Amino acid sequence: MLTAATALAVQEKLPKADDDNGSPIENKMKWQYLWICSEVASYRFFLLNILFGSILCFWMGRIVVSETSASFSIPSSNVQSSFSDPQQQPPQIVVSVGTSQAVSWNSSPFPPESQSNLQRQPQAGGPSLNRWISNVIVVGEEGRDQEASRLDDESDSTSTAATTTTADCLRLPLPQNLFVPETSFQLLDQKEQGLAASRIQYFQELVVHPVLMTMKEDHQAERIAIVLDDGITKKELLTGLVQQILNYPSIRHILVVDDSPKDCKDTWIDLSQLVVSTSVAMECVSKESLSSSLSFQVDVVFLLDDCNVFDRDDDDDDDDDAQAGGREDDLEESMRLWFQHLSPESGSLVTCLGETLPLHHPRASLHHKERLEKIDALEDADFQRIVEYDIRLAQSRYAQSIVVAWKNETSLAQWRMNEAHYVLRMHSRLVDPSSLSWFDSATMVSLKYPSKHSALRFCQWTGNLDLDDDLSEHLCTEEGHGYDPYIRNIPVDDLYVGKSQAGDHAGRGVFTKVDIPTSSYLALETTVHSIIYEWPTTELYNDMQDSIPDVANTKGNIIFVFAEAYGYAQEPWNMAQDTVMSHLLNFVNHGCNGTANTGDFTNVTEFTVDLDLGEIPDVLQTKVDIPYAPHFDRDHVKFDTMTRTFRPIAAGEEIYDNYMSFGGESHFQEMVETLRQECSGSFGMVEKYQMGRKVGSEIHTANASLSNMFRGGTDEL
Ligand SMILES: C[S@@+](CC[C@H](N)C(=O)[O-])C[C@H]1O[C@@H](n2cnc3c(N)ncnc32)[C@H](O)[C@@H]1O
Repeated sequence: MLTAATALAVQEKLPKADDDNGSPIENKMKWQYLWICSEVASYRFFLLNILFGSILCFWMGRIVVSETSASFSIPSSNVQSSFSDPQQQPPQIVVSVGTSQAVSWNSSPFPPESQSNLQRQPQAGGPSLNRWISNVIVVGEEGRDQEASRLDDESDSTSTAATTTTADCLRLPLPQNLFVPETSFQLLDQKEQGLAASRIQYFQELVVHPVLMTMKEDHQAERIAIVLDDGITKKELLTGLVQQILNYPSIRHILVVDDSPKDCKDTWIDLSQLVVSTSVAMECVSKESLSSSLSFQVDVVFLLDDCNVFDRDDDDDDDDDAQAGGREDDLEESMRLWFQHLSPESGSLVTCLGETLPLHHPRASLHHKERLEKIDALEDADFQRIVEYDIRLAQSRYAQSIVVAWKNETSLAQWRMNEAHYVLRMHSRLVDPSSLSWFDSATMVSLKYPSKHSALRFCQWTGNLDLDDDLSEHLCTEEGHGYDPYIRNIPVDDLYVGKSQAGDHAGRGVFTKVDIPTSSYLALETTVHSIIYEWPTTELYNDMQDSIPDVANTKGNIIFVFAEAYGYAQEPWNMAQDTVMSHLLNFVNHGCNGTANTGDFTNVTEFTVDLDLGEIPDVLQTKVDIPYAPHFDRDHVKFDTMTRTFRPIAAGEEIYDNYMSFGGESHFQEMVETLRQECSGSFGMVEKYQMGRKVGSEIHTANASLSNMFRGGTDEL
């Protein structure tokens, strides 16, 4: 089109065709001249376009990079950085590193928290999704070549495309498939190469995404550290890890930790082949230059120097076992070091635990001991929550265990959401979720709880130790293995609802038609259908009650009232969630003055418990406050939905529960104060609600002035 337009312009300057009055040869030459001119002109125009486009792109790129990197500190020596000249960070360059001077590292590769751009909110002028796509590109040579020809094609068809935006100039697709640099893989035949690449990609996806996708909403990962050992697959691993990590637009810094400055240089050259252009600071430091005195902070460290992605012979493991003793101190030191360099709110460490050997494997117990040593090291380093999951690499005999450890105790709740949450997270957080070949929300569901194998292994190990009662009783005794088939269940048909004998204002209560022995389950067949308001739902409605003044007058409020009046709070992952029974056990009242016969047995009552202590007694605690508790993690739903008697109950007697723990840890005091009132004869929440509805607005209003008994504000009941 452009050529035709230029030809027309030139044509206007030439004598018109009907002016042709020369010989046919002269006329033919005239037309040839015209087309040559037009070609030259269009070519010039085209070149000008390219020149103009390049200049514009260059300067726009400068702006983007200078905006996003304004707060980066200058990486110094011993650091291979993606910015070869730290003062001036040129945009859109093919990174060429490996030439930095060998001066000791005396400045932080990451800015201190205060001056960084790490508020984790998109900044004004910070990289947007489009800018991200345009500025963060990780492709291999193949990808680059393909892209170059695609760009060539585009510039042929639309000459102005290059001058519009940086995105247009530089948009490259995120890699759909793993690009494996030509290294050791060259030695493999084509089929093996394919298998190996796919296996590494599986590993990368299953290591990177679970932790990054479950970072807290307001603390998404910006700074990542990767530590690898010098195995044959290092380059492939690193390449793919970086690719997976760059799928998150929140990422600003990637720090690669290599064995030595020399390795760093080599690694960097490999990485630089892949990075065409980036607004992400990438740096490489040697292991030896890392120390706790350095002031840098990362959100996630992938400590993968102990991973065996390629199955080696068992013999190798025997060597490992022999060295196990010496490893302990190193392990602890390494965990402590990283703990210090992790950000307090979101900091997490991902590492490998080794193979998951069958429980009765000849080397199992030594192996388990080693694994638990690593977990102990994490606990000793003060990590608050630890989970473990197995990944199955094709052709490996056994699964590999991956461990995630969080600095903050509330982080685990993010790991335990429902599938819809995971899907949403993937779509809102990843630049291109479709680029993942293995990992998706359903995969995450399968990783949500630790494997039964890990719980059994843990108990097998702790069973041999002289542990305090809490651990062995709550985690590893028979109780912790699901509903016990040898415990009698009293079916719901043997129970009925009648007028409660707890007091004049206690409303309905539940009675038994039959004698019930101690330690029986009550109506298990109905309690398994409990309605669980998971923590995000509980958080949402608490927020609504805080932020919407009139929420109590909305119809939807009944959902909250239902949870508050009939539910009980649990905090298994340090976040409150409510459970409501879905059958007549809903109507079980509180046993005042220690008259409860089901639920939690306590020596203290609502009147004798010491509220000045300011904390919930251990026996009423609904969370297990130890960092690594695979057994409890697997069984919490059972604890949440089970009702058991702790006294014999005769036919015709009322069943009473112990409500003292129903407010959870956060509302323990409020709950006890409410019980004191109800056990002293005041109207309970349900009674007040019903009276309000029956007798009209006067009483409704009068009751509304009574104290707010439950959390979240239900004064109007
Ligand atoms: C889970 S419901 C129990 C069923 C309720 N009594 C009914 O009629 O629907 C909890 C409510 O029952 C009342 N309640 C429970 N135990 C009580 C007691 N010992 N004394 C007075 N009211 C009680 C309170 O109103 C409380 O909010």
